[in-house]
Amino acid sequence: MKQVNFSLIASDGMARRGRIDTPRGEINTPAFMPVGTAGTVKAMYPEQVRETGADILLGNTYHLMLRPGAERVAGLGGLHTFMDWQRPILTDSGGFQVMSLAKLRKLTEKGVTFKSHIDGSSHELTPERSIEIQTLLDSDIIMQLDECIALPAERKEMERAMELSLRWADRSKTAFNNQANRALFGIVQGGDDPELRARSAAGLQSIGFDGYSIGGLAVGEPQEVMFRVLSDITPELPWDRPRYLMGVGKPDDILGGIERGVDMFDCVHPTRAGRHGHAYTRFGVINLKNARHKDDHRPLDEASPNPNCRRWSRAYLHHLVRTEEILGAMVLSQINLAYYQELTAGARAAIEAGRISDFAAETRAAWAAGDL
Ligand SMILES: Nc1cc(N)c2c(=O)[nH][nH]c(=O)c2c1
Repeated sequence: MKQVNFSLIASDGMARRGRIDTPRGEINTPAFMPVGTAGTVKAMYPEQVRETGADILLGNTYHLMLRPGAERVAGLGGLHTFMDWQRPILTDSGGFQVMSLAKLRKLTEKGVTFKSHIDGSSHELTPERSIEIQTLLDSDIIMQLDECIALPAERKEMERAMELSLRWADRSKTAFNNQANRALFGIVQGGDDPELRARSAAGLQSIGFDGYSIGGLAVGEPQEVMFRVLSDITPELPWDRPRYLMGVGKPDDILGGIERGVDMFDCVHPTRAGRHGHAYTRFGVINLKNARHKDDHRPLDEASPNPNCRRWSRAYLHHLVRTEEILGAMVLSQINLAYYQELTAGARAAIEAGRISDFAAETRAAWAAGDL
Protein backbone atom coordinates (compact mmCIF):
# COMPACT_ATOMS: atom_id res chain seq x y z
CA MET A 1 0.00 0.00 0.00
CA LYS A 2 1.56 3.32 -1.13
CA GLN A 3 2.43 5.44 1.92
CA VAL A 4 2.94 8.72 0.02
CA ASN A 5 -0.34 10.15 -1.21
CA PHE A 6 -1.44 13.49 -2.72
CA SER A 7 -4.86 14.95 -1.90
CA LEU A 8 -6.31 17.94 -3.71
CA ILE A 9 -8.09 20.14 -1.15
CA ALA A 10 -9.14 23.11 -3.29
CA SER A 11 -8.47 24.76 -6.61
CA ASP A 12 -8.95 28.28 -7.96
CA GLY A 13 -8.43 28.43 -11.71
CA MET A 14 -5.15 26.59 -12.33
CA ALA A 15 -3.94 27.23 -8.76
CA ARG A 16 -4.20 24.24 -6.35
CA ARG A 17 -4.18 23.77 -2.61
CA GLY A 18 -3.17 20.22 -1.70
CA ARG A 19 -1.49 17.99 0.81
CA ILE A 20 1.03 15.19 0.42
CA ASP A 21 0.83 12.64 3.24
CA THR A 22 4.08 10.79 3.88
CA PRO A 23 5.32 8.39 6.62
CA ARG A 24 7.28 11.35 8.08
CA GLY A 25 4.44 13.87 8.07
CA GLU A 26 2.34 16.00 5.74
CA ILE A 27 3.47 18.51 3.14
CA ASN A 28 1.03 21.38 2.58
CA THR A 29 1.03 22.64 -1.00
CA PRO A 30 1.83 25.00 -2.59
CA ALA A 31 5.06 24.28 -0.73
CA PHE A 32 8.47 25.92 -0.75
CA MET A 33 11.33 23.53 0.06
CA PRO A 34 14.45 25.08 1.62
CA VAL A 35 17.62 23.62 0.12
CA GLY A 36 19.75 21.62 2.53
CA THR A 37 22.51 21.01 0.01
CA ALA A 38 24.97 18.78 1.92
CA GLY A 39 22.73 17.83 4.83
CA THR A 40 22.26 21.32 6.21
CA VAL A 41 20.24 24.40 5.30
CA LYS A 42 23.15 26.80 5.50
CA ALA A 43 23.32 28.93 8.68
CA MET A 44 20.11 27.40 10.10
CA TYR A 45 19.41 24.84 12.83
CA PRO A 46 16.89 22.22 11.59
CA GLU A 47 14.37 23.36 14.22
CA GLN A 48 14.68 26.94 12.95
CA VAL A 49 13.89 25.69 9.43
CA ARG A 50 10.78 23.99 10.78
CA GLU A 51 9.79 27.13 12.75
CA THR A 52 9.74 29.15 9.50
CA GLY A 53 6.86 26.85 8.44
CA ALA A 54 8.73 24.44 6.16
CA ASP A 55 7.18 20.95 5.99
CA ILE A 56 9.95 19.50 3.80
CA LEU A 57 13.51 20.28 2.77
CA LEU A 58 15.69 19.28 -0.14
CA GLY A 59 18.95 17.34 -0.12
CA ASN A 60 21.38 17.28 -3.05
CA THR A 61 22.40 13.80 -4.19
CA TYR A 62 25.55 15.06 -5.99
CA HIS A 63 27.01 16.67 -2.88
CA LEU A 64 26.02 13.86 -0.50
CA MET A 65 27.28 11.05 -2.77
CA LEU A 66 30.70 12.74 -2.90
CA ARG A 67 30.86 13.71 0.77
CA PRO A 68 30.24 11.93 3.15
CA GLY A 69 28.99 9.24 0.70
CA ALA A 70 25.59 7.53 0.40
CA GLU A 71 26.68 4.24 1.97
CA ARG A 72 28.21 6.11 4.94
CA VAL A 73 24.99 8.11 5.49
CA ALA A 74 22.99 4.85 5.31
CA GLY A 75 25.33 3.27 7.89
CA LEU A 76 24.70 6.26 10.15
CA GLY A 77 20.91 5.77 9.99
CA GLY A 78 19.99 7.70 6.86
CA LEU A 79 19.86 11.43 6.09
CA HIS A 80 17.02 12.26 8.54
CA THR A 81 18.97 10.80 11.48
CA PHE A 82 22.29 12.16 10.19
CA MET A 83 21.04 15.78 10.15
CA ASP A 84 18.31 15.39 12.78
CA TRP A 85 15.47 16.51 10.53
CA GLN A 86 12.60 14.09 11.13
CA ARG A 87 10.14 15.47 8.58
CA PRO A 88 10.02 14.78 4.82
CA ILE A 89 13.06 15.18 2.60
CA LEU A 90 13.09 15.39 -1.19
CA THR A 91 16.31 14.59 -3.02
CA ASP A 92 17.27 15.44 -6.56
CA SER A 93 18.89 12.84 -8.82
CA GLY A 94 22.35 14.43 -8.88
CA GLY A 95 22.38 14.79 -12.66
CA PHE A 96 21.76 18.52 -12.76
CA GLN A 97 24.68 19.29 -10.43
CA VAL A 98 26.99 16.87 -12.22
CA MET A 99 26.44 19.02 -15.32
CA SER A 100 26.87 22.29 -13.40
CA LEU A 101 29.62 21.44 -10.89
CA ALA A 102 31.60 18.32 -11.81
CA LYS A 103 34.71 18.17 -13.99
CA LEU A 104 35.49 16.08 -17.06
CA ARG A 105 31.87 14.94 -17.58
CA LYS A 106 31.07 12.21 -20.14
CA LEU A 107 27.43 11.54 -20.89
CA THR A 108 26.40 8.31 -22.65
CA GLU A 109 23.22 6.25 -22.95
CA LYS A 110 24.25 4.40 -19.79
CA GLY A 111 24.61 7.53 -17.64
CA VAL A 112 27.26 10.10 -16.82
CA THR A 113 30.83 9.69 -15.60
CA PHE A 114 32.63 12.61 -13.99
CA LYS A 115 35.39 13.78 -11.71
CA SER A 116 34.51 15.23 -8.31
CA HIS A 117 34.93 19.01 -8.07
CA ILE A 118 36.19 18.38 -4.51
CA ASP A 119 39.09 15.92 -4.97
CA GLY A 120 39.05 14.85 -8.62
CA SER A 121 37.91 11.29 -7.81
CA SER A 122 36.05 9.44 -10.58
CA HIS A 123 32.36 8.65 -10.29
CA GLU A 124 29.49 7.29 -12.38
CA LEU A 125 25.82 8.19 -12.10
CA THR A 126 23.26 6.03 -13.91
CA PRO A 127 19.47 5.96 -13.46
CA GLU A 128 19.92 2.83 -11.36
CA ARG A 129 22.73 4.22 -9.18
CA SER A 130 20.83 7.47 -8.59
CA ILE A 131 17.79 5.54 -7.33
CA GLU A 132 20.12 3.43 -5.16
CA ILE A 133 21.80 6.53 -3.66
CA GLN A 134 18.50 8.30 -2.92
CA THR A 135 17.16 5.10 -1.33
CA LEU A 136 20.34 4.76 0.79
CA LEU A 137 19.75 8.34 1.96
CA ASP A 138 16.22 7.20 2.86
CA SER A 139 14.67 10.15 1.04
CA ASP A 140 10.87 10.45 1.05
CA ILE A 141 10.51 11.86 -2.48
CA ILE A 142 13.11 10.91 -5.06
CA MET A 143 13.80 11.97 -8.63
CA GLN A 144 14.57 10.11 -11.83
CA LEU A 145 17.93 10.83 -13.46
CA ASP A 146 17.44 13.20 -16.38
CA GLU A 147 19.40 15.45 -18.69
CA CYS A 148 18.74 19.16 -18.35
CA ILE A 149 20.08 21.48 -21.04
CA ALA A 150 20.44 25.25 -20.85
CA LEU A 151 18.18 27.55 -22.84
CA PRO A 152 18.24 28.80 -25.54
CA ALA A 153 19.02 25.56 -27.42
CA GLU A 154 18.51 24.08 -30.89
CA ARG A 155 15.30 22.02 -31.21
CA LYS A 156 17.22 18.85 -32.15
CA GLU A 157 19.31 19.16 -28.98
CA MET A 158 16.20 19.69 -26.83
CA GLU A 159 14.61 16.65 -28.50
CA ARG A 160 17.70 14.48 -27.97
CA ALA A 161 17.91 15.35 -24.25
CA MET A 162 14.15 14.90 -23.75
CA GLU A 163 14.14 11.47 -25.39
CA LEU A 164 17.19 10.35 -23.39
CA SER A 165 15.47 11.56 -20.21
CA LEU A 166 12.39 9.48 -21.09
CA ARG A 167 14.52 6.35 -21.54
CA TRP A 168 16.20 7.12 -18.22
CA ALA A 169 12.76 7.64 -16.67
CA ASP A 170 11.81 4.10 -17.63
CA ARG A 171 15.04 2.69 -16.17
CA SER A 172 14.56 4.77 -13.00
CA LYS A 173 11.03 3.42 -12.54
CA THR A 174 12.27 -0.16 -12.93
CA ALA A 175 15.12 0.41 -10.46
CA PHE A 176 12.67 2.06 -8.00
CA ASN A 177 10.86 -1.28 -7.78
CA ASN A 178 7.60 0.21 -6.47
CA GLN A 179 8.93 1.11 -3.02
CA ALA A 180 5.82 1.86 -0.93
CA ASN A 181 7.40 4.17 1.67
CA ARG A 182 8.71 6.81 -0.72
CA ALA A 183 7.59 8.55 -3.92
CA LEU A 184 9.32 8.64 -7.31
CA PHE A 185 8.82 11.68 -9.54
CA GLY A 186 9.40 11.81 -13.27
CA ILE A 187 10.89 14.97 -14.78
CA VAL A 188 9.35 16.69 -17.80
CA GLN A 189 11.91 18.03 -20.24
CA GLY A 190 11.65 19.46 -23.75
CA GLY A 191 13.09 22.96 -23.44
CA ASP A 192 10.76 25.73 -24.59
CA ASP A 193 9.12 23.63 -27.32
CA PRO A 194 5.44 22.87 -26.58
CA GLU A 195 5.39 19.71 -28.74
CA LEU A 196 8.50 18.27 -27.08
CA ARG A 197 7.15 19.13 -23.64
CA ALA A 198 3.82 17.44 -24.44
CA ARG A 199 5.63 14.33 -25.70
CA SER A 200 7.70 14.25 -22.52
CA ALA A 201 4.61 14.60 -20.29
CA ALA A 202 2.75 11.87 -22.19
CA GLY A 203 5.75 9.54 -22.14
CA LEU A 204 6.19 9.95 -18.39
CA GLN A 205 2.49 9.28 -17.76
CA SER A 206 2.65 6.09 -19.80
CA ILE A 207 5.42 4.93 -17.45
CA GLY A 208 3.53 6.21 -14.37
CA PHE A 209 4.96 8.30 -11.52
CA ASP A 210 3.87 9.46 -8.07
CA GLY A 211 4.51 13.08 -9.09
CA TYR A 212 5.78 15.13 -12.03
CA SER A 213 8.68 17.56 -11.86
CA ILE A 214 9.06 20.28 -14.44
CA GLY A 215 12.74 20.44 -15.26
CA GLY A 216 14.75 22.40 -17.76
CA LEU A 217 13.64 25.77 -16.42
CA ALA A 218 15.44 28.36 -14.32
CA VAL A 219 18.37 27.63 -16.62
CA GLY A 220 18.85 31.14 -18.02
CA GLU A 221 15.57 31.73 -19.81
CA PRO A 222 13.54 34.93 -19.34
CA GLN A 223 10.66 34.71 -16.87
CA GLU A 224 8.07 35.04 -19.64
CA VAL A 225 9.49 31.94 -21.34
CA MET A 226 9.29 30.02 -18.07
CA PHE A 227 5.69 31.14 -17.54
CA ARG A 228 4.73 30.23 -21.13
CA VAL A 229 6.21 26.74 -20.72
CA LEU A 230 4.32 26.33 -17.43
CA SER A 231 1.02 27.49 -18.94
CA ASP A 232 1.52 24.99 -21.77
CA ILE A 233 2.56 21.99 -19.68
CA THR A 234 0.57 21.95 -16.42
CA PRO A 235 -2.72 21.22 -18.24
CA GLU A 236 -0.96 18.16 -19.74
CA LEU A 237 -0.11 16.75 -16.30
CA PRO A 238 -2.36 14.57 -14.11
CA TRP A 239 -4.63 16.65 -11.88
CA ASP A 240 -4.26 14.15 -9.00
CA ARG A 241 -0.47 14.18 -8.78
CA PRO A 242 1.88 16.88 -7.43
CA ARG A 243 3.70 19.16 -9.87
CA TYR A 244 7.19 20.30 -8.78
CA LEU A 245 9.00 23.18 -10.50
CA MET A 246 12.71 22.51 -9.97
CA GLY A 247 15.11 25.25 -8.93
CA VAL A 248 12.56 28.06 -8.71
CA GLY A 249 12.82 30.75 -7.59
CA LYS A 250 12.36 34.35 -6.52
CA PRO A 251 9.01 35.29 -4.90
CA ASP A 252 7.47 36.57 -8.15
CA ASP A 253 8.52 33.37 -9.94
CA ILE A 254 6.85 31.31 -7.23
CA LEU A 255 3.64 33.36 -7.26
CA GLY A 256 3.47 33.04 -11.05
CA GLY A 257 4.12 29.29 -10.79
CA ILE A 258 1.32 28.86 -8.26
CA GLU A 259 -1.08 30.73 -10.58
CA ARG A 260 -0.10 28.29 -13.35
CA GLY A 261 -0.72 25.09 -11.38
CA VAL A 262 2.59 24.32 -9.69
CA ASP A 263 2.49 22.69 -6.22
CA MET A 264 6.15 22.47 -5.10
CA PHE A 265 9.21 24.69 -5.43
CA ASP A 266 12.84 24.64 -4.29
CA CYS A 267 15.59 27.21 -4.64
CA VAL A 268 18.84 28.21 -2.98
CA HIS A 269 17.95 31.84 -3.60
CA PRO A 270 16.47 32.84 -0.20
CA THR A 271 19.40 31.46 1.81
CA ARG A 272 22.05 32.52 -0.72
CA ALA A 273 20.56 36.03 -0.96
CA GLY A 274 20.49 36.20 2.86
CA ARG A 275 24.20 35.39 3.04
CA HIS A 276 24.79 38.22 0.56
CA GLY A 277 22.87 40.83 2.55
CA HIS A 278 19.51 40.81 0.77
CA ALA A 279 16.34 40.62 2.85
CA TYR A 280 12.98 39.57 1.40
CA THR A 281 9.98 41.32 2.94
CA ARG A 282 6.31 41.91 2.21
CA PHE A 283 7.47 45.08 0.43
CA GLY A 284 10.05 43.45 -1.81
CA VAL A 285 13.77 42.84 -1.46
CA ILE A 286 16.10 45.23 0.38
CA ASN A 287 19.86 45.30 -0.11
CA LEU A 288 21.20 45.86 3.39
CA LYS A 289 24.74 46.38 2.10
CA ASN A 290 23.64 49.79 0.87
CA ALA A 291 25.10 52.67 2.93
CA ARG A 292 21.71 54.39 3.03
CA HIS A 293 20.79 52.04 5.89
CA LYS A 294 23.68 52.89 8.21
CA ASP A 295 21.69 55.36 10.36
CA ASP A 296 18.24 53.87 9.82
CA HIS A 297 16.82 52.99 13.24
CA ARG A 298 13.64 51.49 11.77
CA PRO A 299 13.15 47.71 11.96
CA LEU A 300 12.93 45.83 8.70
CA ASP A 301 9.14 45.46 8.97
CA GLU A 302 7.45 46.38 12.26
CA ALA A 303 4.19 44.68 11.22
CA SER A 304 5.82 41.37 10.23
CA PRO A 305 4.71 38.21 12.05
CA ASN A 306 8.44 37.28 12.16
CA PRO A 307 10.09 38.65 15.37
CA ASN A 308 13.42 38.90 13.54
CA CYS A 309 11.90 41.52 11.24
CA ARG A 310 10.95 43.64 14.27
CA ARG A 311 13.86 43.01 16.66
CA TRP A 312 16.78 44.90 15.11
CA SER A 313 17.26 48.20 13.30
CA ARG A 314 18.13 48.30 9.63
CA ALA A 315 21.32 50.04 10.76
CA TYR A 316 22.30 47.01 12.81
CA LEU A 317 21.50 44.56 10.00
CA HIS A 318 23.54 46.80 7.66
CA HIS A 319 26.42 46.64 10.16
CA LEU A 320 26.27 42.83 10.34
CA VAL A 321 26.32 42.60 6.55
CA ARG A 322 29.13 45.12 6.03
CA THR A 323 31.30 43.44 8.69
CA GLU A 324 30.45 39.98 7.29
CA GLU A 325 29.42 38.85 10.76
CA ILE A 326 28.10 35.26 10.88
CA LEU A 327 24.97 36.53 12.65
CA GLY A 328 24.09 38.48 9.50
CA ALA A 329 23.94 35.30 7.43
CA MET A 330 21.97 33.54 10.15
CA VAL A 331 19.36 36.29 10.64
CA LEU A 332 18.83 37.07 6.94
CA SER A 333 18.60 33.37 6.02
CA GLN A 334 15.86 32.99 8.62
CA ILE A 335 14.08 36.17 7.53
CA ASN A 336 14.09 35.12 3.88
CA LEU A 337 12.96 31.53 4.48
CA ALA A 338 10.22 32.78 6.80
CA TYR A 339 9.03 35.21 4.13
CA TYR A 340 8.92 32.44 1.48
CA GLN A 341 6.79 30.36 3.87
CA GLU A 342 4.56 33.37 4.59
CA LEU A 343 4.05 33.75 0.83
CA THR A 344 3.13 30.11 0.22
CA ALA A 345 0.94 29.95 3.34
CA GLY A 346 -0.90 33.05 2.13
CA ALA A 347 -1.37 31.45 -1.29
CA ARG A 348 -2.77 28.26 0.28
CA ALA A 349 -5.31 30.28 2.27
CA ALA A 350 -6.23 32.38 -0.78
CA ILE A 351 -6.81 29.31 -2.96
CA GLU A 352 -9.02 27.78 -0.26
CA ALA A 353 -11.00 31.05 -0.14
CA GLY A 354 -11.23 31.24 -3.96
CA ARG A 355 -9.30 34.53 -4.08
CA ILE A 356 -5.87 33.69 -5.51
CA SER A 357 -6.18 36.45 -8.13
CA ASP A 358 -6.84 39.07 -5.44
CA PHE A 359 -4.01 37.68 -3.29
CA ALA A 360 -1.60 37.81 -6.21
CA ALA A 361 -2.62 41.37 -7.08
CA GLU A 362 -2.34 42.53 -3.46
CA THR A 363 1.06 40.84 -3.07
CA ARG A 364 2.47 42.35 -6.27
CA ALA A 365 1.11 45.78 -5.34
CA ALA A 366 2.87 45.62 -1.96
CA TRP A 367 6.13 44.62 -3.66
CA ALA A 368 5.78 47.54 -6.07
CA ALA A 369 4.88 50.12 -3.43
CA GLY A 370 7.44 49.04 -0.85
CA ASP A 371 9.25 51.72 1.15
CA LEU A 372 12.64 50.07 1.21
N1 LIG B 1 16.50 24.32 -12.60
C1 LIG B 1 16.66 22.97 -12.37
C2 LIG B 1 17.12 22.54 -11.15
C3 LIG B 1 17.30 21.20 -10.92
N2 LIG B 1 17.77 20.79 -9.68
C4 LIG B 1 17.03 20.24 -11.90
C5 LIG B 1 17.21 18.82 -11.72
O1 LIG B 1 17.64 18.34 -10.66
N3 LIG B 1 16.92 17.98 -12.73
N4 LIG B 1 16.47 18.42 -13.93
C6 LIG B 1 16.29 19.72 -14.15
O2 LIG B 1 15.87 20.06 -15.28
C7 LIG B 1 16.56 20.69 -13.13
C8 LIG B 1 16.37 22.06 -13.38
